[in-house]
Amino acid sequence: MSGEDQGIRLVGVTRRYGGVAAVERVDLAVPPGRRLAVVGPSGCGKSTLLGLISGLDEPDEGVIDVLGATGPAARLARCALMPQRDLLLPWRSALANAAVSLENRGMSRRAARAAVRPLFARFGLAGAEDFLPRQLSGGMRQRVAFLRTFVAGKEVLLLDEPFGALDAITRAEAQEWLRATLEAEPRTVVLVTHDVEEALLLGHEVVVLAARPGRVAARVAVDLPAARSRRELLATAEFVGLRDEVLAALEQGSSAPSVEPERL
Ligand SMILES: Nc1ncnc2c1ncn2[C@@H]1O[C@H](COP(=O)(O)OP(=O)(O)OP(=O)(O)O)[C@@H](O)[C@H]1O
Repeated sequence: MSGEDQGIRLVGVTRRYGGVAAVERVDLAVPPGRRLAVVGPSGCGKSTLLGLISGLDEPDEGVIDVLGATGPAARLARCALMPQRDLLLPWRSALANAAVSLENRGMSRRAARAAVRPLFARFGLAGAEDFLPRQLSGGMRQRVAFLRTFVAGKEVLLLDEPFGALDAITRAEAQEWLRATLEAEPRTVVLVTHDVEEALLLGHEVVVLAARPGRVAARVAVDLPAARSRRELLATAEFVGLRDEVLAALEQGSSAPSVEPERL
């Protein structure tokens, strides 16, 4: 169970905190360049899963393989994690914040900023290079945080509710933009979200977790028609059908038995 061509694989992954399972016997697979969205009620273990994949945490049972790496340090080397809060450094400009991950990779401060600067326009941030985080809108802050994650040069992006703090309109714009960015330059992505529409718009597959312990309650493949706009897409019969399917799985998640782990 290893190899560069395998993307991310979790087999029988259990993580307990003080004897209580946060996630239990979870099997997941994300092929290279594909996007998996994970939805589930609060406390079902979504952030725990990202910590485990990233190598910041280790499972009590099971195997995690990230592009052929199973050890925690090697997994960490392949993953860029964008946490729930943007964690921008308040004393650094937007440009300097976005450049942090390049500096962490050993690039000089000057070279890192020069490398990131041309990306500001593409990330909808032209003109905001010298702003401090407190001078940025919520949507802009998330773009800077995503840019910082994106330029880390890692194949795997782990996004923990990247747009959770945004209002509905800003959030819709951010989703559209992220989708276009990842279509143009694909990465292997695991996205955690509470928002079913976001999961369907951004994921090639949606996994629904049931709570206590976090287990896979449903897997939904996302195959949507090409639509001219987001509004049109949301109104298609295919989208409405998939949304119903995910919402039903979420509702049943706390009462119905979980899907038995599959052999991957
Ligand atoms: N470091 C820890 N020590 C003890 N318990 C923990 C720790 N991290 C998570 N847990 C517990 O594990 C469970 C899953 O937590 P986790 O944060 O992964 O859920 P989540 O689905 O991401 O929640 P939310 O949607 O609210 O962010 C919770 O019951 C939580 O209290």
